[in-house]
Amino acid sequence: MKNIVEFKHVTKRFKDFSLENMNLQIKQGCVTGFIGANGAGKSTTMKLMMNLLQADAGEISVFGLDYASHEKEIKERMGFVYDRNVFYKDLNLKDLRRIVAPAYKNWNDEQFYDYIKKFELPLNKAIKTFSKGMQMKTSLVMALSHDAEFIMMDEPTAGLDPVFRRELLDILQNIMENGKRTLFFSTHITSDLERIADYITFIQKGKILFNDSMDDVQERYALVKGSTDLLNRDTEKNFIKVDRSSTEFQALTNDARKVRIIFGDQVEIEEATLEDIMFYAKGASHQYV
Ligand SMILES: Nc1ncnc2c1ncn2[C@@H]1O[C@H](COP(=O)(O)OP(=O)(O)OP(=O)(O)O)[C@@H](O)[C@H]1O
Repeated sequence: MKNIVEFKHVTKRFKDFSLENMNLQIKQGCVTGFIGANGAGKSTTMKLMMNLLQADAGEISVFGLDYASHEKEIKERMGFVYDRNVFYKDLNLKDLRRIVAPAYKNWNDEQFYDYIKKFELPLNKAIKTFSKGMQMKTSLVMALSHDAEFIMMDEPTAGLDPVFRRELLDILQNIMENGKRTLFFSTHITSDLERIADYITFIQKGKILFNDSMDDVQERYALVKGSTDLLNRDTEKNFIKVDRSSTEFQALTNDARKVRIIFGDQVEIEEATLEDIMFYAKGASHQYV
């Protein structure tokens, strides 16, 4: 599988925060969800990916090209979906099309009108009057109409009602169907990712903790419950973090297979959700990857 985006040893330093030596690959044709706590570095990573920020060190390539010599081509082939009106305030969709279309070689009017119809968006109404969901759809229409191969979204489902959220996830799944398109989006709503993501990238304090397929994550991570008698310095090494009461413990492991071998049926093993993983990883006593 080809990588659409590749970060090699990328470093970006701010006064109180840094991404250090980041290596990251985003797989072509897949939906990758980008998760991490507030301030973990998701937006910074995405801005680097769009060349809105420049790295202090390392290499970033998109479609195998670097920004220094291929910025126009990269931007032509990617779309960033905003959840708010970044377009001039009094414009309607017809005006927006008139302004944006000439900027793209691949602009496809038929596609534009098809999606407007499909998303039930009004052509003649000022975009500033659109609801958040409609603005999200507008942004998505613009990306799809220039046939963006790589679509990036910063928290696209935040603040949307559950019905529209599900509708948007269906739309995203549908636009993936031809296998050529790649989708990368950050979110705090991890259940959305359990629904549609093929890969998960998890960032914590500026470091990528994992960038694995959803199947892999679900296979490796598990919640383990048992009696505290089972814990000692050696057995605890199998856990990322352990919560204990006087008699029982609950812990997260990233090696469910090994835990099964070690503890057998002395413990209960349950599937860990992405939320469990984020919660336990936050309190981890050691760097575990
Ligand atoms: N231009 C900047 N100058 C200085 N510090 C910055 C700048 N941009 C971001 N930061 C800092 O970098 C850290 C990471 O911010 P970032 O916006 O990437 O996090 P995030 O994971 O997207 O968070 P959230 O989920 O809250 O949106 C924060 O501590 C933020 O204050």
